[in-house]
Parts: sequence; structure tokens; C-alpha cells
Amino acid sequence: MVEATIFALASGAGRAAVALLRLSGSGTAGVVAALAGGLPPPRRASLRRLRDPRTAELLDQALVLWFPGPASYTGEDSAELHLHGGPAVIAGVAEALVSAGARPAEPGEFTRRAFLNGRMDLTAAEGIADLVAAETVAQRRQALRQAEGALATLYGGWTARLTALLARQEAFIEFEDEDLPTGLDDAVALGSAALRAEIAAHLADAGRGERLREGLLVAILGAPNAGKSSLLNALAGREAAIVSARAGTTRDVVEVRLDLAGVPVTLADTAGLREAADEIEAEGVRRACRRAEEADLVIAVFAADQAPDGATLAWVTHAALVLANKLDLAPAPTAIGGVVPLGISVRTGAGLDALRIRLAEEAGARAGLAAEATLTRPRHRAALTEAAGWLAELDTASLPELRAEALRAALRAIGRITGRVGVEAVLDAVFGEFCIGK
Ligand SMILES: Nc1nc2c(ncn2[C@@H]2O[C@H](COP(=O)(O)OP(=O)(O)OP(=O)(O)O)[C@@H](O)[C@H]2O)c(=O)[nH]1
Ligand SMILES: [K+]
Ligand SMILES: [Mg+2]
Repeated sequence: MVEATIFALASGAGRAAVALLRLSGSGTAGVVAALAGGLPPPRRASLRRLRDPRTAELLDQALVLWFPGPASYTGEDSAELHLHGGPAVIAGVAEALVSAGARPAEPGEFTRRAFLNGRMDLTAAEGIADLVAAETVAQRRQALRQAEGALATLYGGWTARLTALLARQEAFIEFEDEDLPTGLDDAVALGSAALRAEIAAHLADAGRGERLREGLLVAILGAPNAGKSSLLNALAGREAAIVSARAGTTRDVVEVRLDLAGVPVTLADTAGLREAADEIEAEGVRRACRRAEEADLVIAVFAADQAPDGATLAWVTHAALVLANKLDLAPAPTAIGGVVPLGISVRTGAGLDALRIRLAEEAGARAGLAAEATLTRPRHRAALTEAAGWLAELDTASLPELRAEALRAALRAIGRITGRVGVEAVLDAVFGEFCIGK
């Protein structure tokens, strides 16, 4: 199939020293030649004058790279134009590309073509998207691991084993009346049980990979004037939220992004919990509670010089951290709601280093880079849970046909993750690898 020739600005928007325009599609050679007056040698950066093919007006002097397919990112004929990064240069070259027959690419279209051309599986494509979005070192490492095929290899291995099991099961059905090696049925059951245990272990990761990819939500809760906004500002290192001596200062949720030992965190400051004085504050308190309910981690803040308030006390058992702030005014109580608080003073900075360490530990317990390849998306989890469910079904199915059906369903579930649903491969396995002697 002849795909349209697409192009896109691969570098960021705005003024920059260099802008990178990328092209892909069967018409790439013609489009590049129309602007550059010819094709440079493959995979060699070559300086070329780019002209508007309609007017011959000089648009830029650019580095042109030509990547003939299939050994390109997309698997198609592709090219890169390294332009001077001004908006007028980019706009002029983009217009000229359109006049030469290319069209702007849709989001993700280059990688979609790479997948369709068999250059990568779906998990690797997702890894590339994650790599582009990675904000922290741990996110980058996880994304790179996936982009390089760690999940593709793992799931590909499981697919191969399932295919072999299915081939045996099919053989059992086909040749039931003949002399088959004894124990064939048991071998399928054993292989399936082993696989199910591996999938279960892979699933029992407490969502670390997914949380690392998405980031953690952390909510700060407490009575008015406990020092929640002061704490947010101290952790963020900037005055993101308004601090004042007036109770009820914060109404909207104020968010900052933090990097806690490689785990990206959205830290939310909220309105002080109390019987609100007006409708606006009441809405603020509702939002505070909603945010705390959604949060992966709640920080309950009390003022050491005040008696603990009931509204915040109710959250203590759900809170990962209980803080007694304003240590400069009063010593921290030995227990608040049965929990030993961490004493801090945002004003003097006392206890803030210990708090940062505790926060990083709490974040690290919920998310972070695992030793093994980790699933990173709910769709991976859903499909693997389904596959494990089918394998469990196989254990109780007595009819060989039902067992084969369960294996086929498990294969399809895993095939959905990688985008390689290859039940046809079973035929090859049955007639090739499995020798019946016929
Ligand atoms: N002495 C002392 N004062 C503090 C400390 N931390 C915050 N404050 C003061 O306490 C007051 C309230 O601080 P905020 O950070 O606005 O408190 P909040 O919990 O966000 O208050 P609301 O937004 O109204 O719920 C301000 O005057 C702060 O300067 C501290 O450690 N010691
Ligand atoms: K306040
Ligand atoms: Mg506040």
C-alpha cells in the first residue's frame, strides 16, 4: 500500500538554533529533491540549499539526511531536514513541502507506521512515547527499557510458550485415537501452571511501573493556618501558594510538581478543613477532601501549638505522614490520633530534611524503577489478568477442546498487548515443530 508522504516538526516549537523536520512515505525522495535540487547520499548529513519549488525562492540552507527504507525508523523512505530554527523558516519550508505533495503528520503517525511496518511492537512504541514524556531519571530508565523491547521480549517469550502448549493441545485433539506420547495432557497442564505463576508474579508489582509512569498524587491536608501552604512552598522551593496569618487563605487546590528520588510527584495544597465561613470556602473544603481521596499519599499537618482538630484527625489513619508544624512555638505532641508525628518548623527549617527523606521513602515504596521489566499501563494489566484467568480456566476444563480454547484466548489477550495477535503461528508449530510421525 502506498502511504501518503508525511512531515512534522520533530523538535520543539518556538525559536531555537536548529529545527528538525522529519519526512516519511514513498514520495519522500521526490519531495526532498523538489526542495533540495536532488537527493544526498543515504544516511550522510549533506548541506543543501532549500528552495520553494514553485518560485525557486531560497528558503534556507539546511542539513539534509536521506534514509531509504526499510532500514529507517518508520521502515519507509524517510528524510530529515535540519533547518535554522526560526518560525518563518519552518513555516516557509512546511509550505514548500505541502506544495511538493507532502502533508502534515497526525500525532504519533511516524511511530504508528513503524509499528505497522514491523519495526517495533506496541509496547516499544509506548516506551518511545514515555521516553519523550519522561521528567525524571527513573522514568527515563523505565521508558528506555520498554522502548528497547524489555516488555516485548518478555511477552514475546510467553506468547511462544503458549503457542507451543496450544500446538500440543491441538495435537491431542487431532490425533486422539493414535499413539501419542503418554503424558501429553499433563505436560500442557504443567506448562500452563508455570506460565500462570510467572504472569501472577509479574502482576504482583503493586502498580509500581504504572505509578512511576503517571506520577504520584500527594495531598496536604490540615486545619486552617496549620502551615500547609508554607510547607508546599518550602518543598517546591518557590512561593507557589499564598501564605497569610488569616485562616482560610487557600481555597482552590494549588499544585506543584516535584521529583522525589526519581518519582514524579504532583503535590497539592488544599483549603484548611473546618466549618466553612462562606460558600466559596465550603467548595474549597469539598475540593480538599476530594483531592485527599484521590491521592496516593496524604500528608496530615497539625500546628504544634494548637489542639488537633477533629476534621484532620479523621484523616490520620489514612495519612502516610503526620506532621506537627510550628515546632518553634511548641514541642511536638508525642502522639496525634495514635500516630507519632514528625516535628517540623517551616519557619526555621527544622525537620524539613528528615521530612524530605521520609517523603522520598514513601514515594519509593509506591512507585519507582523495579529490578525487572515492569508493566506500565492499565491495558497491560487488564490483558495479563485476562490471560491468567484463561490459564486458570484451563486447569478445571476437562474437555481437550475447552483447554485449547482457553489457551487460544490467553494467546489473544497477550497478543493484544504487543499488537502481534498471531494465532496463525500455531499452525506452523503444529505441523512444523511437533512431529507426529505421519
Ligand atoms: N511560627 C511559625 N509560623 C508558621 C510556621 N509555618 C507557617 N507559619 C505561619 O502560619 C500562618 C499560616 O500559614 P499558611 O501556610 O498560610 O497556613 P495554611 O495551612 O495554608 O492556611 P489556610 O490556607 O488558611 O488553610 C502564616 O502566618 C505562616 O507564616 C512555622 O513553622 N512556625
Ligand atoms: K492561612
Ligand atoms: Mg493555605
